[in-house]
Amino acid sequence: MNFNTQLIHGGNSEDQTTGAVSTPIYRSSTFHQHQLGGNPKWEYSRTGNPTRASLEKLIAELEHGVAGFAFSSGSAAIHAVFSLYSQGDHFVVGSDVYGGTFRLINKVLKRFGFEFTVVDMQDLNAVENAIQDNTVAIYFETPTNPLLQIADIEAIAKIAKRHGVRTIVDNTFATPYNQQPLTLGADIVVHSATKYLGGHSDVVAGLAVTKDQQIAEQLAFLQNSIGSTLGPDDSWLLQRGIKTLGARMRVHQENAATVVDFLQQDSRIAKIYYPGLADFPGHLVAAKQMKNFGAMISFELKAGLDAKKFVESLQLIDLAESLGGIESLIEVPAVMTHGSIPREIRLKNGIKDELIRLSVGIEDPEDIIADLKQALDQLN
Ligand SMILES: Cc1ncc(COP(=O)(O)O)c(C=O)c1O
Ligand SMILES: N[C@@H](CCSC[C@H](N)C(=O)O)C(=O)O
Repeated sequence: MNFNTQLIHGGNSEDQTTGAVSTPIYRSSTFHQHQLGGNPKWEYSRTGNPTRASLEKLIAELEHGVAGFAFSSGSAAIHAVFSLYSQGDHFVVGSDVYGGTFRLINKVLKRFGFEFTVVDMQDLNAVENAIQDNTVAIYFETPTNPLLQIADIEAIAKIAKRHGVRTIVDNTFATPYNQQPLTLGADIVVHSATKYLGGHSDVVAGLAVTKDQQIAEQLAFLQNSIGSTLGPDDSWLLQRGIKTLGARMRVHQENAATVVDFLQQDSRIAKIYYPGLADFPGHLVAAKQMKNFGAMISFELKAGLDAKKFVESLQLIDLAESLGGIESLIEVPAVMTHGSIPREIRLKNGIKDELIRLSVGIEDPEDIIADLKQALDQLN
């Protein structure tokens, strides 16, 4: 089955009992057991739920893993994956990650004795040099939030294998439409499914997929033990969103390229971060490992222009945290999504106070551009 067909027909797309073509929502918290002490397929909805299972099967298929796991948020999925490890374990992590992931690492996991070395994932020598005797995994996003940096998944996974450590990739920005890290050598993929997978800014969810049977068994145990599972209604909503991922991504990405053209020609824009630009540092790696360049753009205004006034002047594009929904969303990472990272670390990692991040939606591109232009015009 090809990818777009799989989006629609993957998972348990037809209910075996009724033939319903849309997976039914099984709201039951528990399931009747026909005998005491048997091994029932369904026993309790935290442990397993048929609606969630359909979604989990689908994401495993899309990412080419052996099993998928659905959580109540992307952060919960990331937390469950880190829970595979123990006190004293060391991780190499990308320097540019979502602010909440930085917070989870620094304010939560470190308290449990996890150790981290932060590295620019674009520098393969730095990645290899950061590996220690107690390193268990390399964790990174590509493209990153918010700088759109690109890490070479295949090259990093090779380094990891050489040292006997695992590769964990946050595939939120790319989505499996653009890249499938497990096929490039990664061991585990995580998603904030709140973003492109859900696609309509109406569900908070997380997913994890692995291609390793042993990790899958451990994740199933952790998912049930920690209990941050996705409910059946949200599982259904997410699976419904995923069905149109391909159609949405095509428009998102076409619009993003059009918006970048506009920004490039506007004298009030100082710098654009977008992997589709030929002179963007990660462009060649992105072209190698991604089908297209995604629809996230970050940019800086020329010195002296007021980023706050600009984002507050927009009328169509929502000033809001999150990304990947059908509507265009804009934000200032230093104040919003990455506000939990101390300023000196943000600046060291390249996130300037005035950096603006735009998630290009699927509206008519002329309307997105007209809104950007009218807001820019107010700065002169
Ligand atoms: C790249 C990335 N990973 C993980 C997360 C966490 O996801 P969630 O908000 O669904 O917990 C986010 C955003 O929140 C994100 O942008
Ligand atoms: N205020 C939230 C931040 C949500 S950011 C959502 C998303 N990852 C994005 O990058 O837009 C928090 O503090 O967790």
